[in-house]
Parts: sequence; C-alpha cells; structure tokens
Amino acid sequence: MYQLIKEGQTEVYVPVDNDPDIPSASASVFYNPAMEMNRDINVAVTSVYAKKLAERKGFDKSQITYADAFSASGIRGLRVAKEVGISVVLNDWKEEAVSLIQKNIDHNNLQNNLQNNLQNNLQNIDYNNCQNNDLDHQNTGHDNQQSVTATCMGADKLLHSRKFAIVDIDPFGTPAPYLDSAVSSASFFLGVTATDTAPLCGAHLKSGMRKYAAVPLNNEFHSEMGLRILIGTIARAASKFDKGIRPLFSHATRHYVRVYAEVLNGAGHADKTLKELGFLAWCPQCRNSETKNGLAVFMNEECSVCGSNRKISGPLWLGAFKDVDFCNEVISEVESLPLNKKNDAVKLLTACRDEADIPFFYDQHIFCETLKISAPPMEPFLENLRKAGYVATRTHFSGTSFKTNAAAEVCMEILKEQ
Ligand SMILES: C[S@@+](CC[C@H](N)C(=O)[O-])C[C@H]1O[C@@H](n2cnc3c(N)ncnc32)[C@H](O)[C@@H]1O
Ligand SMILES: [Zn+2]
Repeated sequence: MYQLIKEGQTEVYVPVDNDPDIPSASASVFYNPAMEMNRDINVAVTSVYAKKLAERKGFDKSQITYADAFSASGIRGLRVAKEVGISVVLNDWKEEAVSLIQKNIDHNNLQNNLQNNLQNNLQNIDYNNCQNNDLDHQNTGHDNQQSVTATCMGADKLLHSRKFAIVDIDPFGTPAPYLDSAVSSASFFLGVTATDTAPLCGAHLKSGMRKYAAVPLNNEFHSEMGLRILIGTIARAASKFDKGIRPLFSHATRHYVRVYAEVLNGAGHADKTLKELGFLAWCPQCRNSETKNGLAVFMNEECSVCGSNRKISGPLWLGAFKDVDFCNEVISEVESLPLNKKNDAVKLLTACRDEADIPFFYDQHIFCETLKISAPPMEPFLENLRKAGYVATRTHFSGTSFKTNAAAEVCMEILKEQ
C-alpha cells in the first residue's frame, strides 16, 4: 500500500507502513518525512553547485551526473532530477525499493529516454581507464539529454565502478564504510549524511573510534565534535585517492550530521586538506581548549590555566566547515524555490553562515551555572565580548552556544558584569 506525498515540486509514492513518528530501518521501503528540510537544502545546494560547474566546465546541465547511492523511495535523487534538471542514477540494494523508485520515475515523467541498461554496461567498464577521468559520461547525460536511471546493487559496487560529478550518500547510521568508494567516485562534489550521532559525538566512544579511527569527546560541544570528526574522516578518505576536500556547507541538526564538500583533484590539494586536520586538548575544569594542526602532534595533558588533566581528541577537522559566499547563494536559491521547509532552511543556513570559523563553541549556560548566576540575553553578552576586542558569534548548534576567540575566564568575567 502506497500513499502519494509531495516535497518541493516532486510527487513520490511512499509505503503507508512508514510511521512518521518512528522512522524505521525495517519499513518495506524507508521514507522519513522529518528529513524534508535536509532534502530541501540538498536541492538548493545541488542547484547552486551544478550551475557553477556547468558554467566553469562549459557543460550542459544535463551532462552533470548525480548518484543517489542509497535511494530508498528515490525521493532525494528524484527531487534533484526534477527540481535541478541534472542526470541522476537512483540506487538501492533492495529490490522492493528499486521497484518503487521505477514507479516514482514514471510518475514524475522522468523516464530514461536512452533506454540504457546500466547494470549490463557496468560489466564492460575498464576500471583502469576510468581512474583519472574528470567527468565520466558513461550511460548518462549523452546528447544534452537528461537521464534518470534506477539501479539495484550495493552502493560500493556502483561507486567503485564509475565516476559521477556529484555523489550523495545517505545510508542508515554511519557513512564510514562507504566513504572510500564515495570520494573515489565523486569528481567534483560530495554530500554525506551521518545519523550515528552517538558514536560520532563520543557517547558511544569505542564505536566512534572503530568507525572513524578518531577519538571523539562527549561534552557540551559534542555536536560540533561529531561534525568535525566526520569531516576529518572524509578528508582522510579523500587523501587516499590524491584528492582534497573543501566543505561548502555543513551542519549538525537534531539526530544527524550533513556535510557538503567540493572535491579537489590532485595530490597538492590532498596535502593542503590534511593540513586542516589536527587535535584538540580540552580542560573539563576551566573549559579552556587548545588545538594543534598535524597528524603527529604532542599536546601536554596538563592545563596551562588551571593545572587539571586535559582530554585529548582527534584527529578531526579544524578548518572552516562552510563558505560564506556559497551559503549566500544557497540562501537566495532556497528563497526562490517553492519549498515547504523554506523558513527553517533559511534560518539554518543563515546561522551557519554567520558562525565564526573557530573550533569549538562554549555553552553560556555552563558558565552561568559555574558562576551561579542566571543566563543573560545572548546578544548583549556577545556585544560586550566584541567591545572588548574579541570575535563573538552565535552558532547553528544550539541557542545557548557561542563562538569566540576569548579565553573561558574572559567570558566568565564579562558574564559577571552583565
Ligand atoms: C536512510 S535510507 C535512504 C533514504 C533516502 N535517501 C531518503 O532521502 O529518503 C537508506 C537506504 O539505503 C539502502 N541500503 C542500505 N545499505 C545499502 C548498501 N550497502 N547499498 C545500497 N543500498 C543500501 C536501504 O535499503 C535504504 O533504502
Ligand atoms: Zn584548565
């Protein structure tokens, strides 16, 4: 039994067995309405990036290929096909999902004009010749004609077999096992979702260490920790293929983390990207922290401010996780599109754009608890930090968090004077 739902300009059949309150991996075909804003933003991000890429490379938009490697009902990739107009491969390893995807392709009049059979063609691919192709036009985007195709195979098989301009991975839980194939396949751009926030954020420490080969820290800024651990892992995966990454927009929202990054080809870019990785030493007593770039660093365990034992975490991404100009373009795109979650999307994008590129945030309430004072309004407090000569902004992570280059003691002094 299916019901027809509409997101953006795209109608899609989803199973009625999906309980909107309990999105379940065991549903016959997965659909989570709570991810609509994520998909709205994905449409806008992809649209902005595809326009830039088409202009830069002299491509017709239909020549830009997009892999929705974990497609389920197809909603994510179908929205990209219909609302952005680029060529899309929708893949899921579950046959039931692929039948539904096919039904949804037909419903949206996105039938594949080329009548190609990707699965047969895959067997003929010369892997060695694929390796350095900038943009591989296998089976999609011929003759300036948009192509929308459904395939049924493991995501790794699809992504190791061919290159796409844009690769999107949206698996259940952790994306870690698929990062190698995703970055090796992506010629220009990568979108990654992670819903395993407990391992990423240090709540399930050992699982986080196994999945991400990094040590996360579970404290008040665990959401930013998760985001930076994930970007760091993507960067290390990319470097294996002599690729670098440049995050253009990333966010941690409720139960998931999402990263959009440009993929930069070449060992030089990979080396430069690795320089953005490093470690954090954080003092749970006075809440000061220190970061050090590099993959082999020494950090003193003793806090130089209060002498307590610091906690060390990493390797993680210490660089910027968004680009202000790109965020501005995506905000304009979101505003111009008929999207149900437009207001939430603009709010998130704006908060992310305006957040200082400083790892990591402080939580105002924790300082206030220590000082035994009630929390003052955030804006005047940040203004006082700025008047004292520091950078100070809100963050997208939570309403009580802020970013500044001021030491913890300085923040406390200013809070006491409020
Ligand atoms: C979280 S759902 C995808 C949701 C979808 N992108 C959306 O926005 O609605 C994950 C999907 O990936 C499929 N899947 C899980 N592991 C896979 C694998 N290794 N290869 C291909 N598909 C896989 C599942 O069958 C499921 O349909
Ligand atoms: Zn300390």
